[in-house]
Amino acid sequence: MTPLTLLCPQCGSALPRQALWRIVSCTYCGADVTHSEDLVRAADFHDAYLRSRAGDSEADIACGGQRYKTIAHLGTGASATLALAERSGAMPRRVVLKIAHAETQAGQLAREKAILDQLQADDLPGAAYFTQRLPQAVAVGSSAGADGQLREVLVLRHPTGFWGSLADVRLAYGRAIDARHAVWMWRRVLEVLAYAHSGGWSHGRLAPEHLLVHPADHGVLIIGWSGARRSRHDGGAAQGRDLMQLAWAMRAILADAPGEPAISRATPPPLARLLERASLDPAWCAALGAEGMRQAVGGAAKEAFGPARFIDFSPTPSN
Ligand SMILES: Nc1ncnc2c1ncn2[C@@H]1O[C@H](COP(=O)(O)OP(=O)(O)OP(=O)(O)O)[C@@H](O)[C@H]1O
Repeated sequence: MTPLTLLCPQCGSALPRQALWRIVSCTYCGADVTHSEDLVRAADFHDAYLRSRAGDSEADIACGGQRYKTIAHLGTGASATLALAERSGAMPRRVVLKIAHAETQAGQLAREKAILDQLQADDLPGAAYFTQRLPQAVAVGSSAGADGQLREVLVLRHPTGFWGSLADVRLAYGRAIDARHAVWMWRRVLEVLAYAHSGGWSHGRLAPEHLLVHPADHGVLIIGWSGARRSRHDGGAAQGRDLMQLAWAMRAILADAPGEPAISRATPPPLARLLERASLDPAWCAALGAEGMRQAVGGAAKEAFGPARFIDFSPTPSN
């Protein structure tokens, strides 16, 4: 063993051996010294901890051992209210809080988290890419609402850049959206669906309310997975129904009047024919599959508009 003498870096006098693992005061110059790089004074640690928790008093929701301050209302659905929130503490982080309505069945959000966790854990081809394009749950728990009543809360990672749902887009437009935009929206959803379907999943509720749009990236995020099922033995019927529901969602944003998904005359015939068949023939949808449908949409779009090109999309058109 090599003998080791610890010297005070300030005055050069010998230090006790304990300086290897704790803070000692040099008996000659009074400096506080330690050899360890991990040690923090208890008082400094305590002060830093208090600083990191300074935002807790403003936080209104507690879940999974963390506290969150709601920042903005994002939307209201059949079973919950959605809010943008920030985690309080030393490392703030934007999240989406899904807060169950009082009458929502207990455990619904816990089920949604379990499904999202399974989707994230699936190790299918393309998982590294597609798991980033599916909602990610952080925690589930319950927290007292403004009325003092306990509500189930699901914390989700905040997917940046998403403007709102396709239902919100249709409302903001006040008329049918340009079919060229419907094409990329339809194809984006089909890409993610092809991945989820390959794992045996079906979403079951592909309404415009469950499709969030990212205008800048031409992206679409599928939300509302609480009704999703994994079935491998029904010959793809559930997946075919997903494709049919999606076609109706596209009809809704291409309809001239809200709530009446009659295909607008402005929709080019190749797309209108595809929409018609996809929304009425579940067996054909199941046989084609999401990838086959994606190619069919691409083919119809090429016939209608020529080669694909990027066109800026604004969810709130000025005219
Ligand atoms: N990350 C988000 N960013 C912006 N808006 C969102 C986000 N998540 C949800 N919303 C809005 O909130 C609405 C309701 O969300 P969601 O469909 O998850 O709730 P729900 O219908 O109560 O739940 P579920 O579909 O599980 O029954 C959506 O239609 C959308 O307008």
